[in-house]
Amino acid sequence: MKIKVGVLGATGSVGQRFIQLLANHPMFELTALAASERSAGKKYKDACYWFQDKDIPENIKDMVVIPTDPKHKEFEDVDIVFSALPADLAKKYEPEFAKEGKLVFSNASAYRMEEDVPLVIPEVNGDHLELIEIQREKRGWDGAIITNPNCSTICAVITLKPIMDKFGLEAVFIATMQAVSGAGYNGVPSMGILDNLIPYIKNEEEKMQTESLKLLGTLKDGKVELAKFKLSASCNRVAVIDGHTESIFVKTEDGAEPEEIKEAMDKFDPLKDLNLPTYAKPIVIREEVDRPQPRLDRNTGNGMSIVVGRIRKDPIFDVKYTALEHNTIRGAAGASVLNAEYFVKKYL
Ligand SMILES: NC(=O)C1=CN([C@@H]2O[C@H](COP(=O)(O)OP(=O)(O)OC[C@H]3O[C@@H](n4cnc5c(N)ncnc54)[C@H](OP(=O)(O)O)[C@@H]3O)[C@@H](O)[C@H]2O)C=CC1
Ligand SMILES: N[C@@H](CC(=O)OP(=O)(O)O)C(=O)O
Repeated sequence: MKIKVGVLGATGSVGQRFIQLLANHPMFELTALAASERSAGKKYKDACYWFQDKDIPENIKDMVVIPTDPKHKEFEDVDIVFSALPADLAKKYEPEFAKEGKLVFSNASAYRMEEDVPLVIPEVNGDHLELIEIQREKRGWDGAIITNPNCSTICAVITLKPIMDKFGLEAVFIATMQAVSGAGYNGVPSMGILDNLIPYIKNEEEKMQTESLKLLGTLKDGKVELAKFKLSASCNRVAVIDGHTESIFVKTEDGAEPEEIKEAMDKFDPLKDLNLPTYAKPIVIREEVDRPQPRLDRNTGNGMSIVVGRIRKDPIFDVKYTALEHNTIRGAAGASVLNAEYFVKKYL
């Protein structure tokens, strides 16, 4: 039998990606779509300005949007909610759902860095899900909040994990070129971004610099010991619709060569035997001199693979490369859905 699930913030940029991933999911049945009071009571197709290149799934378009209220009758038999709420609203609503016994798989940044909240990429630190028990005990909840990282952080950390495991990490520098969909539909005005680049994304560098160390840290005695390498990020918004690109510079403890790093990344496929529906090979390597590119490569692995190219020697660090991620799939909704699939397979 499928597990009943709901989406909070179902009409937004990330909410629409959740709809696409969950409408016909083999493990989950999408039965509750919640948004603001402005949308509640309307059919999804009327409440939502749908801007994906495939139409709203047939089985979803006439569903009626409900308010974001964990006591609403449509949430009664829902076990998992996926949250695509803006962070300030996530701060208020996610605990209310956890208190009602729901497992909240959240995209929002509100709780990511709290000590008892798992911040998870299943291929990197699935074991951190064990924090759920500590969270429930501490907060007295029957449910729990499980978060996935910031989109730019996910892209970098997936590529850093196989390097860290094999060669150790000493220092990392990342320059991002982030798509406009990362800021939501109304996020960046077209007059601001066309023919332009904006060298600032509020709080993004701080999130990359803190979340990465938690993700690559070690769970010991119920606490995450942060990873110890140095990381610096510089974040930019570019005129691309979907697909964050990152230039990543890495100094390893062992002085690894580009060919060794390429081999470690290519072999990295830790969950392939779990048969998770949303899983794809985490890193796909392109050999062409001018790849990855957002328009050509963002849908690799149904938007779930990080595409890496231009792995080469660096005169200051050891190695540098370019990585690309579909920011609203692997970097957002797909990350939450994969977390939930992994949790169900490993723990339920
Ligand atoms: N876009 C991205 O690439 C990424 C986004 N995220 C995070 O995901 C979250 C969602 O982002 P995004 O989809 O871009 O945001 P959007 O602005 O596109 O969507 C916001 C959603 O929240 C709902 N909402 C707004 N106000 C309320 C309210 N008062 N009560 C209940 N629901 C409300 C909206 O419903 P309504 O239509 O009714 O107003 C809408 O469904 C954010 O926390 C963001 O930081 C994370 C990673 C990447
Ligand atoms: N800040 C990211 C998207 C985002 O919303 O990130 P976070 O989930 O950390 O708030 C971007 O603009 O591309």
